[in-house]
Amino acid sequence: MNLLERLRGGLVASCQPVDDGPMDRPEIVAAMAQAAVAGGAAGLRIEGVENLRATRPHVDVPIIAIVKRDLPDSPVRITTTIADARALIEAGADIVAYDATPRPRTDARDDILAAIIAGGALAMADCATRADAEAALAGGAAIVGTTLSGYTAETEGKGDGPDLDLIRAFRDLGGFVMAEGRIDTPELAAQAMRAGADAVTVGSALTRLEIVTGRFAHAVRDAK
Ligand SMILES: CC(=O)N[C@H](C=O)[C@@H](O)[C@H](O)[C@H](O)COP(=O)(O)O
Repeated sequence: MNLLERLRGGLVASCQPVDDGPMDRPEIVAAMAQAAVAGGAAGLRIEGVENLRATRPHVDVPIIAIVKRDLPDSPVRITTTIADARALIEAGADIVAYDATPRPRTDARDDILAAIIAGGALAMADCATRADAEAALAGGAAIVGTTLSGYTAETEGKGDGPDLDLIRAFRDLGGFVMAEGRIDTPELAAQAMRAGADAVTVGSALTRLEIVTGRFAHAVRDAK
């Protein structure tokens, strides 16, 4: 079965610990990934070459990989260079995701997309708008994700939950639709599927223990 068919109808667990927190270590990321697969994840999203190298030998589900970098003069963070895309493919990424918004970053968006495809991986476009997805699909991206909706100047203030309208807008474009971003409960994941997603990626609600704990801690504190 090809990679997209393996992901279709499934959950992707994004194993990205809180930056510089106690769980931000390759062996812990690899353990989270194996636990997620044991729980039924059809795929994984992994950040960083070291974390990918630590995880790849232990799982055989498709891995969507990214490198995040803080740039001095751009808010774009996700796979901002051709070199990062190539390093991820070399470390075993099946799919490389990149920031598909038109915002400037180190290397041009379309050159990063072309490098992913030339390297033999599938490309996942992390989009904020329908226009981002259209441009990505025209350039050969296999997957369009709603990942960046709510995280750009144009889309900020999108609310708490997932961008179901953007999922619906992607449905007719012809690519594989990944719902991603602020999907914090199984019910929201189901809603994203019903809105037309081919698969759903969940991160913080599964693998950022500080965030999940904080939600419970607040609820308990404010209960009475
Ligand atoms: C906007 C951005 O940088 N998103 C990142 C992309 O990799 C991650 O920080 C998110 O955790 C991931 O997209 C999953 O989303 P959520 O954690 O909401 O389930």
